[in-house]
Amino acid sequence: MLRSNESRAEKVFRGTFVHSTQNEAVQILEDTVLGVDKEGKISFLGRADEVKQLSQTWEFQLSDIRQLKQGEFFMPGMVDTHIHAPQYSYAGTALDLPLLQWLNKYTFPVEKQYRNAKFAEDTYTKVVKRTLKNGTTTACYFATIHTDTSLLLGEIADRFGQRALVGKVCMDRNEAVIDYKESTKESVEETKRFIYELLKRKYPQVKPIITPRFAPSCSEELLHSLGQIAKSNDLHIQSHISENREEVALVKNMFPACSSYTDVYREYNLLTSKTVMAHGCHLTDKELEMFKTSGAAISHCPNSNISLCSGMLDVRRVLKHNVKLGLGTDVAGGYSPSMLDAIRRALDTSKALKIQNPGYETVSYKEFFRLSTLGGSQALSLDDTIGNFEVGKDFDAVLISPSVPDSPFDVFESDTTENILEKFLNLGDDRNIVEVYVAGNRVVPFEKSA
Ligand SMILES: Nc1nc2[nH]cnc2c(=O)[nH]1
Ligand SMILES: [Zn+2]
Repeated sequence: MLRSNESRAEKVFRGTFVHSTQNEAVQILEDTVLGVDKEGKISFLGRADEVKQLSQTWEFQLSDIRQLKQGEFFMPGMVDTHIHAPQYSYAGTALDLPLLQWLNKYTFPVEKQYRNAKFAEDTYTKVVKRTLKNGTTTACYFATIHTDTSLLLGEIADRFGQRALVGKVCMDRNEAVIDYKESTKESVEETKRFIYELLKRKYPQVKPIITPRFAPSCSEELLHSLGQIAKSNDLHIQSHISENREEVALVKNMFPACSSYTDVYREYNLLTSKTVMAHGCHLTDKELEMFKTSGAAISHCPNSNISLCSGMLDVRRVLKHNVKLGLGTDVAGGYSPSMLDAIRRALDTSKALKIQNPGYETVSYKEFFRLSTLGGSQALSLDDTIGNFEVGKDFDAVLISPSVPDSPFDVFESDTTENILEKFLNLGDDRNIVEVYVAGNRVVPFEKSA
């Protein structure tokens, strides 16, 4: 029987695929054939000894199959669940202060400048290209309070083919840098305009996310309005929570009627199954239970937690509470835009917790591989679309080659695929990331004109 064009595979790859499932942190599929349809979705995944049958079912020629080279493998694209696009201009500097002082001295004065479209275009182009080159197929971005350049960030992500949630930052309180804040009314109206304008552009992979900067930057009235906007439009929400102890004490002071930091967000309908909160280093068990009950997620940002001396998130404890969890770079509190760095710093943090408490059960590199891919997709409530190589999901993937001429690590004859994956995660970099795909489109290497 002839099948409709809909089922035809547009791209077919044969080789090794490495991904995570709910039951297996690392599943290695050797000599496997994967097809991608014209919508960019994975149409089939099969064993290579079934390839003839598959070629008939999915209407492709055996000569059209892209055969991966020895040692190469595909893994799912990485999901950066928390990154500040405007802060990329000073990533790698200004790490000598704790959070609240760091915000006042470095962050607000820089973010203020994003009213300027030229400045924004330059940084936003650089951060989108840098993260894509490093295998971030999905990024959950904070922009600034400026609506037009926040829209520009969405446009640039779309231009380069990155999947993104983009947030126009909301803040109507700022005592330190008084010209970097909005009035309550302006923040609410501009948020509505941002959502309307971004959705109107119908970018296939770029969507808005409601973004109160964090509780201390927002009045109760603003938090209330943002919760309502998110609810009536069924939108994603992002913010920061319990990053450092001074901030936790400040929130307790500013919101005395709420029983905890988490309770502030819950009170204003900002703790939902589409919420992702960055850090969470100092959350209590009771607060973690509120996350679990609401379906809200945590973005673990280990580089930032260490760089700003904020705290160490106990990932094992979060996982035991069954709270959704992803990894984030938190540029520029975190100095690296690479999710490989986030995996490494997360491993370091887990081991530091064991040094402090020898009975601690560390989190393995395989579990962090899962958190950087499938976990991130769950944290952003995008796991019906991305996160692994399940049939029906979009093909968001990175092709890893351990044997590029200038590879930062070496492979030996005795190395298994599992060894090569571990070496790549610990020692690899963007030189090993030879191709990047989002929704079936190859987005790295960049077009010559880009
Ligand atoms: N790391 C970090 N924490 C925050 N809390 C509020 N704003 C920020 C920010 O820009 N970076
Ligand atoms: Zn942040």
